[in-house]
Amino acid sequence: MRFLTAGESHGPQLTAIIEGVPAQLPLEADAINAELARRQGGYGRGRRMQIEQDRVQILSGVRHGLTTGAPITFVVENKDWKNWTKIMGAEPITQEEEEKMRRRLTRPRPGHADLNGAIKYGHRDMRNVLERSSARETTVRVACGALAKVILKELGIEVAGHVLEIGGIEAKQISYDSIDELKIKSEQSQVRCLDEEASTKMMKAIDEAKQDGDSIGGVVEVVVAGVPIGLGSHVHYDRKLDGKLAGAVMSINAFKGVEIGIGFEAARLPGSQVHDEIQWNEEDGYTRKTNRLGGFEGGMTNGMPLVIKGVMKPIPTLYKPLKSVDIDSKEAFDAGVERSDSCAIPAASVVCENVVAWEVANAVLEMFHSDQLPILQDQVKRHHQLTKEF
Ligand SMILES: Cc1cc2nc3c(=O)[nH]c(=O)nc-3n(C[C@H](O)[C@H](O)[C@H](O)COP(=O)(O)O)c2cc1C
Ligand SMILES: C=C(O[C@@H]1CC(C(=O)O)=C[C@@H](OP(=O)(O)O)[C@H]1O)C(=O)O
Repeated sequence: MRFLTAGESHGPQLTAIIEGVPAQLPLEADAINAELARRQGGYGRGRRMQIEQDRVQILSGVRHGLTTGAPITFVVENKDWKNWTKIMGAEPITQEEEEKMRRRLTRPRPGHADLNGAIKYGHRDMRNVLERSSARETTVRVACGALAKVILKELGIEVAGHVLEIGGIEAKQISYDSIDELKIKSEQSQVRCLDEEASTKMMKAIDEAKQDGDSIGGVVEVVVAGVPIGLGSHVHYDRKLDGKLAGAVMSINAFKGVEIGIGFEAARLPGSQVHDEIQWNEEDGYTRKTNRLGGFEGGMTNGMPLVIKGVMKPIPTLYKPLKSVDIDSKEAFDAGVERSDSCAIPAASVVCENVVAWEVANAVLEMFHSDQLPILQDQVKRHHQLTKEF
């Protein structure tokens, strides 16, 4: 599968066109909307989320609730668009209005795409950069991930995520027996954290940062269960699934680090405490006694749950701005301030889940039949059986 997204943060809509989705897949807008609603939530989101109520329109590739195999089009309207038609250039604007709205952005925010994008594309108004670099784009990326989750669910593969850390406060009491429990428990916390005590502290830290005009970062974790053995491949660098996943997670706005399994901790431990011992029984086939390597060996899945962590830096727009330079006068100024989230880690955990789901679904469709769901389901089932007996 592949997809393209288009659309500005304050334009009329966001669009995704997805190609290569198997036919005969039951697909309803509700499944996509549920993920979109999750992405909008979480403690620390800004006022924009009170304006938007993201809903997908499925405009092609589905008839009578089933995919046809043709490209699928998703559209999500920006409710905020009606407030931005003049600034976005869709309606004439008077000189007076232009000055009042401070239409041209000339003071780049450190940590955002403003200055690099303006230099690269020759924009004297950095709004032309901001509009597309905004994480509003993750709305349709999540919609694509939600579609991937629908495919995975049909194959018995489940994806869930949660928050491990915000502003230096780490979740300590993390316990769940199944992926369903992980899903339920993370939804119970406003910061999607399984440790109740840490959740409270995290919310306090978000409030404090907001009061100080500052922002804080964090760590999210995504788990994928029910994965067939052998997704990805060891035979060529660009077929290694852990590599693809790392790239995909790193491409999420503001993500600065990725770990698979114990990740960086592996540098500090001896091999005997890093590698997972192999075992076999009739019911489960080959499994590992531990899962420190997060379900990957040789760029391929080993059948254990995939465990992927992502680090998100603090949001760059600061209400107490850092110093910057005005690109007109070249004088030192405070960076521009835009309406902003104060912390988007909980929302980013949902984005991360969906980005991971997309990569895993794609790896499944590369390995097995991808034209129609019933054959795909048969093949995956047979593969599970064969690997058990191998
Ligand atoms: C869900 C989500 C919401 C975000 N909200 C904001 C925001 O309100 N303000 C902001 O400055 N950055 C926000 N960001 C981060 C910026 O989009 C990001 O830092 C920017 O695109 C620059 O890219 P980079 O940080 O990856 O270099 C958000 C990121 C995510 C994932
Ligand atoms: C709109 C979304 O996130 C936005 C991401 C974002 C940024 O700079 O990345 C800036 C803010 O948008 P606005 O400038 O309209 O207040 C966020 O709310 C969204 O996630 O749907």
